[in-house]
Amino acid sequence: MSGASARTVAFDVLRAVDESDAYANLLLPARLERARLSSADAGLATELTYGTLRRRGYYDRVIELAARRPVSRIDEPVLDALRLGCHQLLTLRTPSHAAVNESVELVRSAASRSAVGFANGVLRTIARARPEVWRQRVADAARDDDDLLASLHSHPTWIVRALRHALAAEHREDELEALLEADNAAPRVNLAALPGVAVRPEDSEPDRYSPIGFVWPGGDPAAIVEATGGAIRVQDEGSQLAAQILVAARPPAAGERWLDLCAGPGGKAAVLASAAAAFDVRLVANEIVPARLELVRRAVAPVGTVVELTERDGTVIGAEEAAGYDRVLLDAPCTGLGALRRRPEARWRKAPGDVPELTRLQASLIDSAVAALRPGGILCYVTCSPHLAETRVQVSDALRRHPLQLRELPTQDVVQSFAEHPLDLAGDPAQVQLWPHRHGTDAMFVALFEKM
Ligand SMILES: C[S@@+](CC[C@H](N)C(=O)[O-])C[C@H]1O[C@@H](n2cnc3c(N)ncnc32)[C@H](O)[C@@H]1O
Repeated sequence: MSGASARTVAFDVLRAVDESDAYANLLLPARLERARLSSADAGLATELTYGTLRRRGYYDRVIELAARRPVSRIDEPVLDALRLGCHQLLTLRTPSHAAVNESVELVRSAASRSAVGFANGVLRTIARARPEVWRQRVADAARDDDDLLASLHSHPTWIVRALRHALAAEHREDELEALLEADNAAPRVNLAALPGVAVRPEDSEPDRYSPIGFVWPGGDPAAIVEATGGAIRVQDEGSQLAAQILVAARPPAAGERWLDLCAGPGGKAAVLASAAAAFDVRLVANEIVPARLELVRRAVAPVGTVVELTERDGTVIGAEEAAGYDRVLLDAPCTGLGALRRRPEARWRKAPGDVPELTRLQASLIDSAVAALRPGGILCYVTCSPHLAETRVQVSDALRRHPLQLRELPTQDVVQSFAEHPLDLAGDPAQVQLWPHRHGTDAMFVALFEKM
C-alpha cells in the first residue's frame, strides 16, 4: 500500500469528524482495518489524522493568511484537505511536492474543479515559506496574549484561559506553554495489571508513579488485553492513581461497602474491584448509561464476583441508600479538559457554555455521595479536568454546603504514601492535581473527604 492510501483514510476520518460528529479514536481503527494498510501506513494514517485534528487551530490561521480569506469561507472538504496538507508541510516536513500533490488529489476527489486550483494555490503558497516563517506570521497576526497562545498551540482561547487559571492556582502560570504542547503530543499507551489477577510483564517499563502500571512499548496492545481476559487493561496512569488513592486513604477492613457512583466505562471500577477482592469488600459499580454499564461489566469481569452492578441516576442514590457505604468514588462527568491529548477533536467540540450544566450535575452528585456515606466514610471526588469550576471551586462549595459533614483529608500525603516515586505536586495539600506536562498523565484532579 502507498502513502496515498494512508492520506485517504485520514481524509475520510477528518470528513466524518466534521460532517457527522464522529469520534476519531473510534472510527479510525475500523477504517484502518477496512483499508488493510501495512503497519507503517497505518502509523502514518494515525499520525495524519490525530496530528491534523490536534493542530487544526494553528493550521486554520496559516490557511487564512495564505488564502487571504477566513476559513469560514472555505468549503469543509477543501479545508480538511488543506489542513492535512499543512500538517505534512509544517509539522511532518514531508517533501512539498508529495504533500501538495496528494492533498490536491483529495480535493479533486471531493470538490469542484475551481476548488482544485484554489487548493493548489494555497498549498504552494504555504510550501514556499519555511515552517518557522509561518509561525512568526501567525504570531504577528495575534490580537493579544491569549490569542497568541491559542493560535500557536492550537487550542480554543477559552480553554487557554481555563488552563492558565488552573496553573495560576498553583503559582505555575509559567508552565502554560508546556501544558498546551503536551496536549498536542500523542500520549504513550499505558496499561494497568490488576493486582491479584495479573502481573506486569517482566520486560516491561514500569510506570513512574503507579505501582500497578506500565508503559506499552508500541503497537496495538489488544493482544495482551485479550490474552489476559482484561486483567491487563489500557488505562492512563493518572486514572490508576485516582482509584488507588481511595483504596490507600485508610487500610480497608473486611466487610466494608464501597460505591463507584459514576463507573462507566469501568477503568477505576476494575482497580477498586481488585482491591475489594483482596480485602473482602463489597463494591457496587453504578452507571446511568446502559451501554457504558455493559463496559463496566466487562472491565470488572476478570476480578470475579465482588462487584454488584446497578444502572441508576447517581444523584438519587444518596436518598435511596442513605449512610449505606464506607467509601464512595465520585469520578464525575466533566468537560474532560484534562484529556485533550487523548481525544484529538474534543477541544473543538466543547464550549464554555458546557461548564455550568456540568458543575450543577457534579454538585448534585457530591450531595448524593455525601448522603450515601456512613459517618466516618470516605469520599473521593475525581475529575478528568483541571478547570477550577470543576475542581477547587467544586470542593470549596461542597465544604460550604456541608460544613458539619465534610472534612478534607491530606490527599497529597495519601498519593505520596504509595507512589513509586515522589510526585511534584503544588497547591492545597488536600487536593492532588496531576498534569500531562509534569507527570505524563491526564490532568486528573482528586480530593479526599471524610464524612463526620
Ligand atoms: C468520567 S466518567 C467515569 C469514568 C470511570 N470512572 C472510569 O474510570 O472508567 C463519568 C460517567 O458518569 C456517567 N454519568 C453521567 N451522569 C450520571 C448520573 N447522573 N448518574 C450516574 N452516572 C452518570 C457518565 O455516563 C460517565 O460514564
